[in-house]
Amino acid sequence: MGRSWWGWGLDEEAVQGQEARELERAVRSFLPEADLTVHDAPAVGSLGLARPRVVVPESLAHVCSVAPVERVAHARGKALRDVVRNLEGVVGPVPDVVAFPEGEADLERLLDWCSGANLAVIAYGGGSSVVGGVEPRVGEGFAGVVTVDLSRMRRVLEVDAVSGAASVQAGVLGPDLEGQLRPHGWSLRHFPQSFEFSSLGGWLATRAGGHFATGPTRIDAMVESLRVVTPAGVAESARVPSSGAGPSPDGVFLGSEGTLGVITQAWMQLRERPRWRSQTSVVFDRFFDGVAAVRALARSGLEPANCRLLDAAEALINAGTSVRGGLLVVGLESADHPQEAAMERVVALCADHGGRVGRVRHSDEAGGGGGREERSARWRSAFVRMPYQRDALVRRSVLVETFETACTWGALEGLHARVVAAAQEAIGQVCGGQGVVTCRLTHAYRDGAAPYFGVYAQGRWGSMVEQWDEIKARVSSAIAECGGTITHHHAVGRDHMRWYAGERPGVFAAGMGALKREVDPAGVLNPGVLWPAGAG
Ligand SMILES: Cc1cc2nc3c(=O)[nH]c(=O)nc-3n(C[C@H](O)[C@H](O)[C@H](O)COP(=O)(O)OP(=O)(O)OC[C@H]3O[C@@H](n4cnc5c(N)ncnc54)[C@H](O)[C@@H]3O)c2cc1C
Repeated sequence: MGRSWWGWGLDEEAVQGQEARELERAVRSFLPEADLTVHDAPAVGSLGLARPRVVVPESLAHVCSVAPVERVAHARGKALRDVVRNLEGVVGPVPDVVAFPEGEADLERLLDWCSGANLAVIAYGGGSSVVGGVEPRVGEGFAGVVTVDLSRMRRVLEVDAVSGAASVQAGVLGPDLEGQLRPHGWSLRHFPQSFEFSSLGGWLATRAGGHFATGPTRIDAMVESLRVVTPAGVAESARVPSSGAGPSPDGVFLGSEGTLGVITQAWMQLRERPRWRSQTSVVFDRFFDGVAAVRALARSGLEPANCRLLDAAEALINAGTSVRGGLLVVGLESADHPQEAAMERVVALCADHGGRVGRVRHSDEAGGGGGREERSARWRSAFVRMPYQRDALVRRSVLVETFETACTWGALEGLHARVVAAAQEAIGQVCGGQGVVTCRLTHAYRDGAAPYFGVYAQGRWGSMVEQWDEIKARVSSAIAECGGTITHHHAVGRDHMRWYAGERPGVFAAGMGALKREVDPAGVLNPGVLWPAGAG
């Protein structure tokens, strides 16, 4: 038992028993003819892995593994197409070596070895990439691939309680980080859905979006300074709360997805644990009335921590609630003051847009320890179970996957209509029409929002990757044509390269390419991500 090599999380947390039966019942309600035969993951020993193509130097042997289970477990991320290929026993590119550096000295030696021996290097945090970011599809030109797993670099090194910041090693996973900060009375309060099995370094390298639906939610907003080991040397930015000194060095490395260096440490701004919370839900007869209410909330200055608008299908599937247009879940939190007055304002704004507000709940966690409510709510919540349930559905040949974007408020209605139509048309063609497309707004800004779409469709075991790739290609093109970004928070990786290349300005791409050649002269860092494999 332990981490699943083929899917999300821990083997012992996999969906079974009553939860599995309920899931199957739910699927039958919208895919009545689905064949829900359960497919088991093959044993690693039966996969027939090729032998590693490289020999690890003796000086690095103590931090390197060539064990088959490590190599396959690090070969893919956690998207639908990763899980399906693992379950089918389809072996693709696999790292030759998985390295676990204990510190920067090991890392520097690893980068020297790989640069000198023409080995591609893939930085690996929690491996929760959903865009092929950790998959060694690096092209033909390399003698091998070394995946560098940062999990042994996982300590909070220093807490500056006066400034409210901490220096943290990049390999720490979410729960471990919060556990180390708790005795100091602080929290990073960055909770992506992948929180349990994703790392600080991964969040920084992909510019992850956290759970705050409004206000500063992207990890970028919480960074004071970064320390990055590159093949050309170490880059460490000045630790200041804000600076106007030229372009930001952190801006270059944030979102660099392992292509410019390995992020080893960061000074991160911390937050007090919230003490006062208020929450409610609001029902709308029309989805776009809910959209208008979210827009008003995003501009109100109230900065609700939670402000998720689910369309009717999403509300039914993921919240078990039947509504005509939309269900808005709103939550306010503060470490500083009660939220009753702010919630009254939320209620008024929602009512202005035709929302029917449900029961309002206020809570006061005296002492501000953040323990009770977080402990009870977080781990067993539907939000956290969702990836396990996704895997359970995939094992039963259900195509379950999400995609997301962000666009201006002005573009939202047109984009929504076009993307949903593109998804439904694709489902019609590749899944025989058996499927549902859902939408929720996950993040809202003064000028726009991040719509997050879900697809639940009838898959065909053996063809599910091709089915999904066809749907994904069509919706990605529709997003690009309607003024959306190819990703709001799932990163570029290898799978979004085609659309990312069209989105970034050519002059910017050329300038970044020059920087890449400077910091990674051998071109070994995550080839195929942000730049096509082989671009030098
Ligand atoms: C179920 C599920 C839910 C998700 N929910 C969210 C969400 O709410 N918000 C969100 O933003 N994303 C989400 N994601 C996507 C994913 O979790 C994020 O991209 C996350 O930031 C990746 O972190 P990681 O540590 O797992 O990185 P990995 O998957 O290990 O790596 C991702 C990329 O970052 C690079 N990288 C990793 N560590 C470093 C480092 N130290 N230095 C340099 N490069 C590095 C890798 O080479 C790779 O290109 C979700 C994914 C899943 C499967």
